[in-house]
Amino acid sequence: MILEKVKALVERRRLLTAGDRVVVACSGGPDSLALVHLLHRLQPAYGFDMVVAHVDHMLRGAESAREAEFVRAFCRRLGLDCQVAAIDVPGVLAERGGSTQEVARTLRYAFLRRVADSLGGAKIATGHHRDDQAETVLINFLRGAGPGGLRGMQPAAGGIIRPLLSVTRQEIEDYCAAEGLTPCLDSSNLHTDYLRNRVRLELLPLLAREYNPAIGENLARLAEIMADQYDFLKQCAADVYTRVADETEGRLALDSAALAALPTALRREVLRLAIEKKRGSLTGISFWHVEKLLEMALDGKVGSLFTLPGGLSFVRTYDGLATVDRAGSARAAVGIAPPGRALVVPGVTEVPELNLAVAAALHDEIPAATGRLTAVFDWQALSPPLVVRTRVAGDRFWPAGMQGSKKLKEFFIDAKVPRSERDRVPLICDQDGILWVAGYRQSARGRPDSATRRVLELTLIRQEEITC
Ligand SMILES: Nc1ncnc2c1ncn2[C@@H]1O[C@H](COP(=O)(O)OP(=O)(O)OP(=O)(O)O)[C@@H](O)[C@H]1O
Repeated sequence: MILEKVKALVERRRLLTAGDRVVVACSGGPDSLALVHLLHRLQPAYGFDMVVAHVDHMLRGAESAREAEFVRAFCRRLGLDCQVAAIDVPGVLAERGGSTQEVARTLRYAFLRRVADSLGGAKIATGHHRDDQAETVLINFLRGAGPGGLRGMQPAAGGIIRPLLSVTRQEIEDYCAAEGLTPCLDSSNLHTDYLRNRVRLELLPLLAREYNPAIGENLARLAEIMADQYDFLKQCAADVYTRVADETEGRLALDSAALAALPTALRREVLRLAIEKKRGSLTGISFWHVEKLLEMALDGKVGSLFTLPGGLSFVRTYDGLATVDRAGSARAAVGIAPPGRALVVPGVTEVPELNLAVAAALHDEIPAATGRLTAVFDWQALSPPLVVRTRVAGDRFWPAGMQGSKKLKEFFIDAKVPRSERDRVPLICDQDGILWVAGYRQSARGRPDSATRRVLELTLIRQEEITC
């Protein structure tokens, strides 16, 4: 029965195929003894190679050394290779501190990965079972996990396979008894932390006794359902990602309108994906961080800034969000980040960051054209205050004379503005966006026409002209 269950999971999740190499992690407890024994039985049918690996954490003196010897002898009887490492966990703890379980666990997995690597990228098999899964889901739930945490452990993830994940602790114990396997019982409890112990010994029995005897099964099923839904959502997020996000020159821009068009679950996942791509991982990113960014993308004030743990910052642009990474802030230091410097109208605003000044004058009629450094606007069609700033990722505008809006980056490319200059081009904006890429092109928006009664004339004055 247990063998059938293991086979079913192996096949359903394609855990093992012919030619695979597997490092079976064996503590000497019932779960891992059953795992070694069962995989050994499956080996001929599936055609994989297996090696057993055991870690003596040196935490219980002679007893743990005996355990290592026990695992060796067990493997010898089955004709299996066994690699044992004695790892000085107490020594590492004395030197670096930390929790015993965490340190033991990190060193244990490091050893298992070394063995797997030495076999040319073998899979690591562990003896996690259905009751471990139920505990994990419940613990994650208590800690406030979202769909990712409610998936519990995966049958196959990160180079680790868990062939016993659909088998209960009781079934494993029955199997050990039936096959005459005599586990070292201590080892199985060695790593159990305080919370897990309480969930195992108090909470789950209470829930089973007083609420639902099928709680373990239900939690394990929830994990499977959540895992499938999570995968689906991730796939959807990856599919729509390029509709929302645009990364160029190391800066990531997210488009608010495209984000708003998605269902909420997908908005969150797209944001998580963007953060993961930019930061390399989601460690330390909570539900709250994602919500905060989402709120900023949908309703935030232009120029507002939010920094995630680890230092990645997002600024609210006119169209959405843009990252301000280290390179970006270096650039912003030579330019002017949103919200920008307010223009005095009428009057002269000095802009020392760009070595220039902007002169603003109001007229009753359109003055004669005076060249590239001057632009005129219908003052009553604008949304003051006007500001001057430099570009951020995601900037768009509608160049006068063209059919529609365009990414500023593309405009710069088409207008052959050298890359080194782009962060120093003054952008004159009102609260609805860019009005003038000063010195290059005015926006189609805000231009005066025959109905205009008040005309704003802006003139760029280069620093040399101010000083001489
Ligand atoms: N000393 C050990 N040597 C080799 N493998 C081990 C050892 N201890 C545990 N394992 C492997 O890890 C599996 C899980 O063990 P356990 O539940 O005790 O670990 P844990 O500390 O909870 O950490 P995790 O569950 O993340 O592995 C076991 O079934 C076994 O495959």
